[in-house]
Amino acid sequence: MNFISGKPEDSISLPKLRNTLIRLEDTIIFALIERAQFSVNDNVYKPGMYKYEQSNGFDGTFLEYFLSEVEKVHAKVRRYQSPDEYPFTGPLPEPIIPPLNYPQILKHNNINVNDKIMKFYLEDIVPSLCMPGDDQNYGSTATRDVECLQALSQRIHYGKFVAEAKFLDPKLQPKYIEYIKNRDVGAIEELLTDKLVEEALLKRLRRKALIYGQDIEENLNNLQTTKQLKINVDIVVELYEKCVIPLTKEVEIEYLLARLDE
Ligand SMILES: C=C(O[C@@H]1C=C(C(=O)O)C=C[C@H]1O)C(=O)O
Repeated sequence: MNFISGKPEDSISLPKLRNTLIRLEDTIIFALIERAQFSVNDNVYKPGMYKYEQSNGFDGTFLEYFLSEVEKVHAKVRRYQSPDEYPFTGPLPEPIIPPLNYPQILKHNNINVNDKIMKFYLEDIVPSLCMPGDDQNYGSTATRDVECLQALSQRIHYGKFVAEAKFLDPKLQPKYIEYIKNRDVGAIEELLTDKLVEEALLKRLRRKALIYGQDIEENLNNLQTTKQLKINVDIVVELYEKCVIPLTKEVEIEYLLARLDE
């Protein structure tokens, strides 16, 4: 979302935020399709596999190495000053361009669930999304991984804005304040959950994955599409059911629990 050009009060409307989440579905599906063309490539995820890293005293995995290098350069162009961008690695260098003046929409917080996103991505997504084995495309694999992880992270941390918008609803605010003061996580979760929005999302996601995963015939008279999909549709839906929606809600709850702090 462009936080700078709009008025601050516009940036926090729930319909507008939901549109951003819908747009990010496309980003996530296309990133997964890109990753799915390569094998699992376990070597990318094994610590200490690479001479270059070892000679620099780095004993993490190839993905960790690549991600930390990418995040360093992105930090320099002030990516992580944007209120919807959260890094996986650190410490990171200061930006080399002056800071932007972002409107202060969110209450100050240090919520970052990227460790959980990484764990789910490596343990559940990659093994089910990609063909088993090793095709040696380690650079391409890590590049695609970083794109998937960044898109997921942005989507999930949008929960902060969604929570703020929900909290600002004058009809609901007294209830939120009561539940926050009582530290009643269950009641907060119930109040912020919108089952209809979640159901509509999962249906839309299935259709999108089905359509985006097809090759479209060039011949305009032949509207037939290929049967062989580039991505397993069930995996995309499961990713949202088991990871994206629950973690977004976790971010929302964490944010609200700290909403009344000084
Ligand atoms: C993000 C929202 O909050 C909750 C989480 C949702 C999600 O992660 O997609 C959907 C509906 C809500 O239960 C929302 O209301 O849009």
